Amino acid sequence: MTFGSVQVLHGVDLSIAHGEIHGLVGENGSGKSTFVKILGGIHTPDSGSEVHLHDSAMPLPLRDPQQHGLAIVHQDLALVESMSVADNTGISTGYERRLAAPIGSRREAAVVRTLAEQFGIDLDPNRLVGMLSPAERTVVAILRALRQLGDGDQRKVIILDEPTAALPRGESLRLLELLRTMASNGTAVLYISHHMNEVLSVCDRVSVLRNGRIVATRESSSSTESEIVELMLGYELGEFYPDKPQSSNDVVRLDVKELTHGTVSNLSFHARRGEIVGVTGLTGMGQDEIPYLLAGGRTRLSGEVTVDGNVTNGAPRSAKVCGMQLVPGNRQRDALWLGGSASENLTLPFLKNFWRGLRLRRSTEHEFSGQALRDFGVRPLRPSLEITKFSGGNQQKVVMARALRQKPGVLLLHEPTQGVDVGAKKEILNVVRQAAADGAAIVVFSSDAEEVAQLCNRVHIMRYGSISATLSESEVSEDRILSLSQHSSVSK
Ligand SMILES: Nc1ncnc2c1ncn2[C@@H]1O[C@H](COP(=O)(O)OP(=O)(O)OP(=O)(O)O)[C@@H](O)[C@H]1O
Repeated sequence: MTFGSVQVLHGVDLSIAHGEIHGLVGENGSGKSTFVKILGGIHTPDSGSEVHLHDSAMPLPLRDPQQHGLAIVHQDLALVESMSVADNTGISTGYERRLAAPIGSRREAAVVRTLAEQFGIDLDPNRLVGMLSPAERTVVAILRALRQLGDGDQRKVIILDEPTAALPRGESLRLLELLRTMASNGTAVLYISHHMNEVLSVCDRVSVLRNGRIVATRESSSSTESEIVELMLGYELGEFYPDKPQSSNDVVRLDVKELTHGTVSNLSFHARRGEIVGVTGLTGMGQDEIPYLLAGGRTRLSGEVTVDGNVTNGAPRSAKVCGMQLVPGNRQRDALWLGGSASENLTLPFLKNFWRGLRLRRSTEHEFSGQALRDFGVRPLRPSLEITKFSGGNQQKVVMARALRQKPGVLLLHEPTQGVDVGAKKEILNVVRQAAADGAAIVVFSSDAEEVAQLCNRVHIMRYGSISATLSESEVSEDRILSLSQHSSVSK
């Protein structure tokens, strides 16, 4: 597969048997999504390429893959924000047509509710997708794919491109179980993820992509995480989480008092200079709303938020004036200008530095962004390339680079490493630690219990909109976070 003069996939050969779960792993930008988009008919591969579905050669580009029993959950989910959950699944299946009610919204809602229950999640089919948390949105995309496959006897293939990037552990495990059930019924599954433990636990075989080439296909049962990571990166990663910095400073930089809105109720917490505070919990417990009530312009009903003693009203401008930066969980919707280049996305907050008289000095702007892309390991190192042409993980690095280059006093990170490969995740976590060491107060809102445990000095666990438990530095561990998320009561 070639874009312009750049060849992205080189003779990729991959086969998945019926009833097999096949993992596909690789660094950010190695070509995983491009491969999936060929199977979804979005890209036309170079001439000479062949795709066989259920033993039949398919004409390329592939048209209407779902007609051939192939459903895909793409990395960007491709949901319609302004429509309800049920309408999102309904439009992809053409609704269940009945003479009296050609658009069966009510019936669709009932089907979705049943599917969501099977998935173990309480999801209102009538809610607008735009109002859902990242985890809930992922579930909608998965439900839509399941709807597309239907329950007939047709042989099926399902492809999931990083479906668990925004899912908390509980939901991830349920999804993995669902995949196992589907495979045991004969469905072929292609599973893409940066979570090596999941890949090795659920997949029968794993193929590793490096720079657009399959470098190995291994049986999961006889492979280890570090072997797969080394094949992926081409080098040994070493110790993944470096030592946690100690937070000893008493100066409170972020102070949140009695914040109330939506699910969040009377919430108070603070973050000190040099401290990394984690806020986590099961889906829908309120932690996904907090960063937007603090800095994303979502109106609050009551409560006071101060940054270094200055009151902020939650509007992005007010937050910025106080030195508070938000890295949102939904990068494409909330953080990127999709019509612009990587450079334009990076330099928006710094533009005044690049003007000389009435002229914007593009060369200085590109020099600045080139350096930032280099520092954050963004690939390809092409500041002028449209942001949509960067892989998901590399887009995330651009968003992080822009926030950190502004040297925030308070940094709010919502699912900061979703979709980022293991090597890049290590780099990002190091940069976050460095920002804390330089004096920022950092709050990480994340569903990744391991990341929260390894990164944060103090962790709050949310339940029904309030903090139900707090773990101090000596108490923080992944197991405690997971068990408190499941079982903690509302009293501290
Ligand atoms: N439309 C496009 N035009 C030019 N280059 C593109 C386009 N789409 C993708 N690329 C490039 O193709 C390469 C592979 O991207 P792809 O999205 O397939 O990576 P990936 O393995 O899925 O990464 P990630 O794990 O970050 O999602 C990247 O270098 C990307 O910049």
